[in-house]
Amino acid sequence: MIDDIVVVDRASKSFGPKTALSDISFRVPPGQICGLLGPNGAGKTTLFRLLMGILKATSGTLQVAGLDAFEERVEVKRVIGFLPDEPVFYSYLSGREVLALSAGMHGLDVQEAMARVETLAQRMRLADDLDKYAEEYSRGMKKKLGLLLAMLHQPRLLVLDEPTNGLDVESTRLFYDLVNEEAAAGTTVLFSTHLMDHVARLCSHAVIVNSGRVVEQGALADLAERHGEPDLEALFLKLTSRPAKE
Ligand SMILES: Nc1ncnc2c1ncn2[C@@H]1O[C@H](COP(=O)(O)OP(=O)(O)OP(=O)(O)O)[C@@H](O)[C@H]1O
Repeated sequence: MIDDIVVVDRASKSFGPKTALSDISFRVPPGQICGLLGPNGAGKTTLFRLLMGILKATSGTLQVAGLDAFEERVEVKRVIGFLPDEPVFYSYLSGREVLALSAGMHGLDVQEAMARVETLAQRMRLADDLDKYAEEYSRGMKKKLGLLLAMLHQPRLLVLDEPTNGLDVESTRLFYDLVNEEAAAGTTVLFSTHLMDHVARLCSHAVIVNSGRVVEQGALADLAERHGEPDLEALFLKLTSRPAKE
């Protein structure tokens, strides 16, 4: 359908002789929380970088809100809020300055955006640290700042690469509350994780990738059952396990 927020159609990406993604297709409709699952090296980060227009597909197409992810990458960045797996910040800026700079770059009313983000920072227990240099943040604090940056311009699509990696138990809970609220308000969420129980808790749909290919996708409610497996973890292991090399 034309109004799906994410439309990936037969996309492949190679780095020299290495094929990272091979002929993958899937769609994410508006308001859906979709989990992208796959073992290490499956191609999840590569897919996110293609969606952000950081990389160009070797073949096939990726569209975000009807825009070509690579050709229209400037416009695409207005639609997507992206949280990388390892967010990196300017060493000489505080968390607050990082956010204000980004608000300016997005052409937002900086005061208004900062007031909105302050509320989010308080919820994520980062407000007291916003005046410290972002480079001195712990891994979890960097992830929280990255999340605030991703949400700053109120994007239609949140693309989150292992968002709870490094978050403590309380922050993880707060993060999921936030994502649920965003989705209820119409934001589409595509996120990768290795935590099957989190997928089961948060997502309605999942796409499973293995060795650069989509091996299964669909509504969580019937994915495992379709394969005669008791739960998502059992299905994931069945679809992605590789025999150990001698
Ligand atoms: N710039 C690059 N040059 C060469 N190979 C790359 C490059 N980026 C990724 N790859 C390869 O592409 C494959 C997919 O990597 P990718 O980072 O997308 O996996 P991932 O699913 O995000 O893994 P993880 O769960 O470990 O983060 C891997 O084999 C990786 O080595």
